[in-house]
Amino acid sequence: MKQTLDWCDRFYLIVEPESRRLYTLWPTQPPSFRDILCEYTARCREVTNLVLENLAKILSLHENYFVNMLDENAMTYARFNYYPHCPKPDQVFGLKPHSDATVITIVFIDDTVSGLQLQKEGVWYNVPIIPNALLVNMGDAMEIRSNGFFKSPVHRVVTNAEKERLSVVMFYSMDPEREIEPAPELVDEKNPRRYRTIKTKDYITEISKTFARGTLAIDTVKI
Ligand SMILES: O=C(O)CCC(=O)C(=O)O
Ligand SMILES: [Fe+2]
Repeated sequence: MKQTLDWCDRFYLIVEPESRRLYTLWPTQPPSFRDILCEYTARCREVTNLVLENLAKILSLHENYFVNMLDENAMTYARFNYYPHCPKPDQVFGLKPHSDATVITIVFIDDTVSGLQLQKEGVWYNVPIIPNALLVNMGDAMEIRSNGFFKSPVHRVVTNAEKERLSVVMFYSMDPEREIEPAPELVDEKNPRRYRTIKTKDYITEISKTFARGTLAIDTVKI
């Protein structure tokens, strides 16, 4: 299949569960990298749990309803995105339009160079630069679990002719063997089920296929 690659170098590490960390693959420079990433992982986990607890409350679900999607086999990936400056910014994306397969994603965006855009009702909006702010995005697993109440936003990164850009993204993903489906509590006659059941690992395969094709994985599970 013909596909246009993105103007981006990416590097990711599994950070949770802790037993899955392969420290031998972690960069040794700068020497503080390992401790900082471990601490960042622990802090982001607090943010994630807080956000998930409050999202459950909005839907009158038990506080741990969404937190429980991330059990002891759930995978958290830390992804480091590097977008070099690009001589032909009108011809290539830093990252093609997509939504994340995750339950939730926490993005630490570059505090000097913009590039991330979100799509709402067909219009693209720049995500503003707010130094030290974290961007919390819902992922497709949350859209499915909430039966469409929460939407996983389509987003992309545009390239920049002059400046390079960096981001660090924490992807909170379910146990690959677990199935995702709408919460039965959110399905009734007025709100029919909007997504079919799918195993997390099959959904992730779907994401890779649709990303290359330029379509959206979530559309393949809509009823
Ligand atoms: O670089 C960014 O700001 C966002 C990256 C992103 O959307 C992703 O890695 O899935
Ligand atoms: Fe993304």
